[in-house]
Amino acid sequence: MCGIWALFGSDECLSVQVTSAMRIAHRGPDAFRFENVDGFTNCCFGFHRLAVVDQLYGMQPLRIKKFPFLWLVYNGEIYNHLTLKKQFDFEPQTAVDGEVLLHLYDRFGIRKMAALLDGVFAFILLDTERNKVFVGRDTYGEFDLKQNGKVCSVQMEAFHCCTDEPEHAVCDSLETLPSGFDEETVKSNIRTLFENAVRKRLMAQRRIGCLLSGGLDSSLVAATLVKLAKEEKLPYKIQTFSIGSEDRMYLVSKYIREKSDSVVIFSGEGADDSLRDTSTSTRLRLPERLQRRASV
Ligand SMILES: NC(=O)C[C@H](N)C(=O)O
Repeated sequence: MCGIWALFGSDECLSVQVTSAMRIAHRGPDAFRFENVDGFTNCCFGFHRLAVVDQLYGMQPLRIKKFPFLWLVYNGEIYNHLTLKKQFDFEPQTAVDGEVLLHLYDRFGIRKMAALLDGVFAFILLDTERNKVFVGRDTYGEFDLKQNGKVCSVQMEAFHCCTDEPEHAVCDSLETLPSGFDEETVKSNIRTLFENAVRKRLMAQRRIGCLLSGGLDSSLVAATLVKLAKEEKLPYKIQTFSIGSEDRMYLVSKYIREKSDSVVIFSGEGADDSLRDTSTSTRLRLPERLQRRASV
């Protein structure tokens, strides 16, 4: 989780505006930066970082030599960044996951860029060559963006909606269902999607832990996580966290922050909603939704 903030063309003094960016400081404990966009009046980015990938060179606004006209702030993880870099032969200048957005945008434009991303994310991308600002988020809006009409004049685009299959979905190869209901194929497809959903989240370079309520969702996530962590030879044991009390999430996150070194926390949160929402999802689409909801 990071805090991202941007200001485009406000008349209010920058030092006043920047104080509003400090309200999201809790989202990024590792570092923060404010940067003016040179040559543009009152155009500024603010960023609070929780470093998950490439701690050294992943600071934002992300800018690279090859595209000096692009400025990017984003929150989240792009699970398929390595696959995309390889697939399109990009030459990355950092190891941070979000750099792939800059290469994809330059090569394919904003719509295809967004459609190719597999992850949970929200981003603000400024193109000073074309004088354009793009604000976007992942298909399911895992990481939302808020706009304050006073300071932000850009429109948020829905790049693709839940009923469109994003282009990266082809990466998970599943058995096709024969006509009629084949329970074994359905079960094995769910297992594949579920395991892949957990596996791709292991890209975090910080210590991973897991919330464990003892219910079905979090137990499944924890069991799969422990199994895959062994397979991937993560150099530490997975810590799990449970608590019974009111306002549970707050207490758990405070405890984790103060008493443990786990930084990236898995949970089964959202699985119920995904499974119950059968009105908008077909039976085949369900595992894919479940997959995304096994969230970091
Ligand atoms: N943490 C984030 O939201 C951004 C990026 N994935 C990083 O590791 O810095």
